[in-house]
Amino acid sequence: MGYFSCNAESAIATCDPNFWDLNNTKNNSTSRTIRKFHYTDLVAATSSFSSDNFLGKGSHGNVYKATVDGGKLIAAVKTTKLTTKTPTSRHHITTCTGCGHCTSPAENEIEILSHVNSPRIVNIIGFSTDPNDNKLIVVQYMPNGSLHDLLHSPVQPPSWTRRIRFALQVAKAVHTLHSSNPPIIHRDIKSSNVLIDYDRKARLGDFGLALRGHVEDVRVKCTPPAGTLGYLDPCYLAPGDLSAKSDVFSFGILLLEILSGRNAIDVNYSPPSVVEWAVPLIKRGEFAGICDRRIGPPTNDVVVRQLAVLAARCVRSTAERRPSMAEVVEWVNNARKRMGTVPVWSGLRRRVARVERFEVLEYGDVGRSEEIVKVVKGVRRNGKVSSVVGVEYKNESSNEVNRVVRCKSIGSGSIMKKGSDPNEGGCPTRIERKKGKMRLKKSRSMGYLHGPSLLHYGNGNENNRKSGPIHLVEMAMTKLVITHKLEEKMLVTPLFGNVSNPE
Ligand SMILES: Nc1ncnc2c1ncn2[C@@H]1O[C@H](COP(=O)(O)OP(=O)(O)OP(=O)(O)O)[C@@H](O)[C@H]1O
Repeated sequence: MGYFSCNAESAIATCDPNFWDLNNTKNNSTSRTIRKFHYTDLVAATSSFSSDNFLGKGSHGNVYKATVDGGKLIAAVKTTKLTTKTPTSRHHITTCTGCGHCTSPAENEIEILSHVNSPRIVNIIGFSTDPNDNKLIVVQYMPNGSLHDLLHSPVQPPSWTRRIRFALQVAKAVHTLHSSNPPIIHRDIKSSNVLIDYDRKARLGDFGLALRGHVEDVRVKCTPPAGTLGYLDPCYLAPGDLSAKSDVFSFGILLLEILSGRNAIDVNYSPPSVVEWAVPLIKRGEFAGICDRRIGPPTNDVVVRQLAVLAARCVRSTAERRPSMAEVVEWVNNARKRMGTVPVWSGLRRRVARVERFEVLEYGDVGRSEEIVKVVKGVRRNGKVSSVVGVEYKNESSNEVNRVVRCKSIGSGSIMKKGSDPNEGGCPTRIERKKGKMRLKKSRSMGYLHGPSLLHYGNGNENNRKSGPIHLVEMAMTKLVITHKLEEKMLVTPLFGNVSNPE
C-alpha cells in the first residue's frame, strides 16, 4: 500500500512551531525519550535485513524483526524510503499534489509516537537513519500478526469474545489518541494497522498519516486528506474537513469488519462496500445477517445488535452525528460485559418453564394485558444481588401501575410448588415477609417484589387477586409476556435511539 504524499519537512516547521526536530529527541515537556540507534547496530540486529527476519511489507518499505541489546530486546524495524510525490498505491489516497506542507510518513510517525505511550498502541523505541538519509523506525515487536490476518484467515476465525475484546482495545487506543493534548487523529485506522501483542491484545500501529494538533491548527488545516480506500470518511474531502469523527468513521468500518468477517471493500459481496451492504441490514433489524457466517451469531444476540447499531452510528454520513470515541468505548465495553451472559429475561424464560412443570399455571392465565410504562433502574438491595433491574407496568384493564424489581437470578426455589400456597394449607417455608417486601429465599439467589404489586397485582378483577406466593408465579408470567418489549426498551432504545433508523 502507498500514499500520494509529499516530503517537505522544512515547510512543516513553518506550519507548526512545535514541529518535532529529529535531531532533538526530547524537545518539549510532552515528549518522551526515544533512542537513536546506529544504523550499523540495526544492520547487525536484523542480520543485514535478512529474509529470515522479514516480517512484512508496507507502503514505504519492509519491516524486519531485530534482536538488539545482545538479545535483551526484540523489536521491529520499519525501513522507509524518502517519499516521492508520485502515487505509489491504489489503496492510499490523498489529494496532495506537492503543497510543500507535508512531512514524510516516517518522520511524521516518529514525531507522533514520541508524544504518546500507551499499552494500546505499538509504541516507538527509537529510530535511525541509513546512509541514504532514509529513516528507520524501531517499534515494539508484535509477535501475533495483524487483526486483518486473524479476521480473514481461512483457519479458525476468532471467537465473539475475542472479536469484542479486540474492538474494545482498538476503541481505547483511538480514544487515548483523541484525548491527548493536543489530540492525535490517526487517519488510517484499519485492520492491517492493528497488531496483536504477546498477550494477544490488539494494539494500534502505523502512525505515518497521523496528525497531532487541534483541528484549527495551521498544520492540521494545511495537511491534505489521506487514508485508505474503504475506511476513509466520505466527509473528509478537504484539509478543513478533518476532525476526530473521521477516525470514528474508520473505526465503524473496522467494527463492521470484525462483526462480519468481510473486507471493507469486497467484490464477493453485493454491494462491495461494507457500509452499503451492512447498514441496510442493520436498519431492517437483520442483525444475524451481518454476523460472520463462519461462526454465526453469539449466544447473546443482544451483543451483536448493540455493536451493529453502534457501527451504523459511527459510519453516519453526517460527521457531527457520529458518537465520540469516549462513547464508543463505553458501549463496546457494555457489549463486552454482556458477552458470555444470556439476556436478562431468557433466564426467566427457563425458570418459568420449570414453573410449568410444577403445574402452577392452574392459578390462571395472568399478565396478558400489561404494558410497560417505565423501565426502572434497580438498586443494590442485598450483598447477594449483583444486578437488579426492573420495570413499571400498567395493567390495561385496571389502569394500575405496578413495579417489579428483580435480580438477574431468581432461583427455581423462589417459585412455590403446588400445594405450598398457604391458602391451600401449604407451608411457605421459602418465603418470608420482611419490612413490607416479599423476600425469596433460595441459597444464593434473591429476588424482590415491591410494595403495591404484592397487594394490588391482578388482572383488574378483585376476585382474581391472589395471596403472596401465588403472585410470585404471576409476576414471573408477566415478565415472560413482556420480554420482547422490555428488551427493545432496555437494551436498545436507551443506548442507540431508534434502531430502525440509525441515521
Ligand atoms: N511492530 C511490528 N511487529 C511485528 N510485525 C509488524 C510490526 N509492524 C509491522 N509488522 C508487519 O509488517 C507488515 C507491514 O507493516 P506496515 O505498517 O509497514 O504496513 P501496512 O500497515 O501493512 O501497510 P501500509 O503501510 O500501507 O499501511 C504488517 O502487515 C505486519 O505484518
